[in-house]
Amino acid sequence: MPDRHAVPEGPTSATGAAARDLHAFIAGLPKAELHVHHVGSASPRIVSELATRHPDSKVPTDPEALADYFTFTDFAHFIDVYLSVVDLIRNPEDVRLLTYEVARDMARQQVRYAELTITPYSSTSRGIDERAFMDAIEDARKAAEADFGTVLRWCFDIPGEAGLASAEETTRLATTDGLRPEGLVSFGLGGPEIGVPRPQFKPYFDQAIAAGLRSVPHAGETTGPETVWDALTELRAERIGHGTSAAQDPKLLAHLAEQRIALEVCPTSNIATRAVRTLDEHPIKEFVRAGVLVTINSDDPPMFGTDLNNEYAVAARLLDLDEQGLAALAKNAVEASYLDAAGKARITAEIDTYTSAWLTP
Ligand SMILES: Nc1ncnc2c1ncn2[C@@H]1O[C@H](CCC(=O)c2cccc(C(=O)O)c2)[C@@H](O)[C@H]1O
Ligand SMILES: [Zn+2]
Repeated sequence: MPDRHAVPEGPTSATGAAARDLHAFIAGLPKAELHVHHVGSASPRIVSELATRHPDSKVPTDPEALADYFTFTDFAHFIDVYLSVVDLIRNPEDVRLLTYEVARDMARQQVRYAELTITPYSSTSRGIDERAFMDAIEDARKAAEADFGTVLRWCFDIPGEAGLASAEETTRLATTDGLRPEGLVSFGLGGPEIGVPRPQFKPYFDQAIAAGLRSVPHAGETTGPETVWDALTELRAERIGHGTSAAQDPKLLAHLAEQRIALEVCPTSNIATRAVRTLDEHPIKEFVRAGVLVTINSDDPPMFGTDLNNEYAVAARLLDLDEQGLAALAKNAVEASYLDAAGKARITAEIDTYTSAWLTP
């Protein structure tokens, strides 16, 4: 499907036929995804439908024109475009449509389980009623599980650049009994890192953790390893969104490996936002070499011209993986997920059964 950042043939690529086989293997491989944004998952089909509903928006309705619109000069430009798509989500019906259709696109890629990062502040601050918002995502979650078999869970994230009022509001929405949605499992922090120090969010993470949520902030995407340390020590992160710059700090890598703190690696995203120059310079190899639990994710797939299957193909090329290696990556995501033990065992068994059947002559 995607071609803007499609995996290029590298020096370690197998022959064309073998590479095609690996793509077919990936397409059928049962997968879990831990780092993917709600609004950032809106495909051209979904964006076009929302833009047609709201014709005063500057977002193109033509799916072809969206490829250009989704080409970014830097991280700040990406956030501007991202917020213009946020502006298309204006009522609970838009929220439900987006959520259900994103699950449909996931199911087509054999995604069995996804933790979707939602920024509720962006919707409630634009006037969507908070209860109607929660009902819309929960209704879509249940319908998607029944109709597509994809299990969704939520991570509510603070949009860091929007300030402490947004942190306060996100924490309230995530921890208030009767409001907090059943599918909510974790608490995050997104947006730009430059000029948005992580420690200021400590009280909000403390409150969310006390309410039983897991801490999964973005860190080290656009700033250095000290931001990852801040996420660990101040926000008590249990997984790190991106963590790209951790590769610059061997002590940090050793700590992540020892504590089994997973990195949510999103290779194509890092190129699209210019956090990393080229795929060949991506530090994923250093993470694996250091023994860090690496998971593969798509972040904002249509905006970055990718999807989860393409990210697995990128990982296969960068790490020189065969089918067993890809299955191990898929199992890493299950292990690092906040699915219950029975759910983890079910998807892991499905990955094993699929892989042995594929490899049996
Ligand atoms: N790769 C990424 N890395 C980091 N974040 C990413 C990535 N992809 C998507 N996001 C999302 O972008 C949001 C940012 C939104 C934001 O900063 C903002 C600022 C001012 C006002 C408002 C508003 O809504 O009024 C919002 C984050 O919360 C996060 O969920
Ligand atoms: Zn992200």
